[in-house]
Amino acid sequence: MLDVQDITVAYSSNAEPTIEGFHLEMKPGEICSIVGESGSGKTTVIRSILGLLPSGGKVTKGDILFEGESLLQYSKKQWRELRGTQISMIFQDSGAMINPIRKIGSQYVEYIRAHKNISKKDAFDMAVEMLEKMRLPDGKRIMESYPFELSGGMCQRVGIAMAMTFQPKLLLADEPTSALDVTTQAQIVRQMMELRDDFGTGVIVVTHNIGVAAYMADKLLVMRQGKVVDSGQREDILHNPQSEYTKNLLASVPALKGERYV
Ligand SMILES: Nc1ncnc2c1ncn2[C@@H]1O[C@H](COP(=O)(O)OP(=O)(O)OP(=O)(O)O)[C@@H](O)[C@H]1O
Repeated sequence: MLDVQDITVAYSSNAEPTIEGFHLEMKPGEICSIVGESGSGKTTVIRSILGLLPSGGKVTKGDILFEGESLLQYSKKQWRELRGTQISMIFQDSGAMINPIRKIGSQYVEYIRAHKNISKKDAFDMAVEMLEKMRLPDGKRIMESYPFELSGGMCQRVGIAMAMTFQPKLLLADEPTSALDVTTQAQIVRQMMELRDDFGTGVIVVTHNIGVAAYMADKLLVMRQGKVVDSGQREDILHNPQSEYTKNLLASVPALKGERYV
């Protein structure tokens, strides 16, 4: 489904490339976590996949294939058609997607109609159906709510529902749980894991929390200073990390119930 082939990414304002030789292959429905400290380049990787690098940022080497096609050759129009339908993104807090002073319903309807030519009524029904598919109770009431009437966790779940509306093949999640308390984090993590079972969606989760990363992932990539220092199947990385950096990260995870939580 996704094949990121040894990309180098540079920002024109920096002398050195920000990412070098990043490689990732994902099959449909796979969950991949990218973990690393602040500034290691995690966000730059997922912005590259979505064609949303800030100005001055560019993939200078390698290629990104999605369903066999090079995304780097895509026109702006093709990117627009792809985003939200084939590849979606959710953010640290849904604030980036949801306007705090408009009802959820009008925003959700507008989002759907930006991608699909249907009436407001049909879009409303589609949104309610999606919220309920995502196991959010009382979709109609959520549609009638302002974001400030919902908890942070609920807003994030609505953000995930919106991103999943068109059942994308790939969901990119940038620190999706770090703005939430621990109990709500667990709910969001479970919800993202269910996407694979419910929709066959592949997920890339970017996080600085190796516990969350390892819990969710089939595949784990550890980044440091723009380079991948460990990558592979979760079990291999947990039991046989190659880099000192990953070994230290794993050693810092507290043991829970006699087992390592990760
Ligand atoms: N718009 C930009 N212009 C120039 N350099 C940038 C820009 N955005 C990011 N960078 C550089 O890329 C490096 C990696 O940033 P990035 O946001 O990808 O890291 P990250 O691992 O996601 O960090 P965080 O966890 O803090 O979000 C930064 O140290 C910064 O130097």
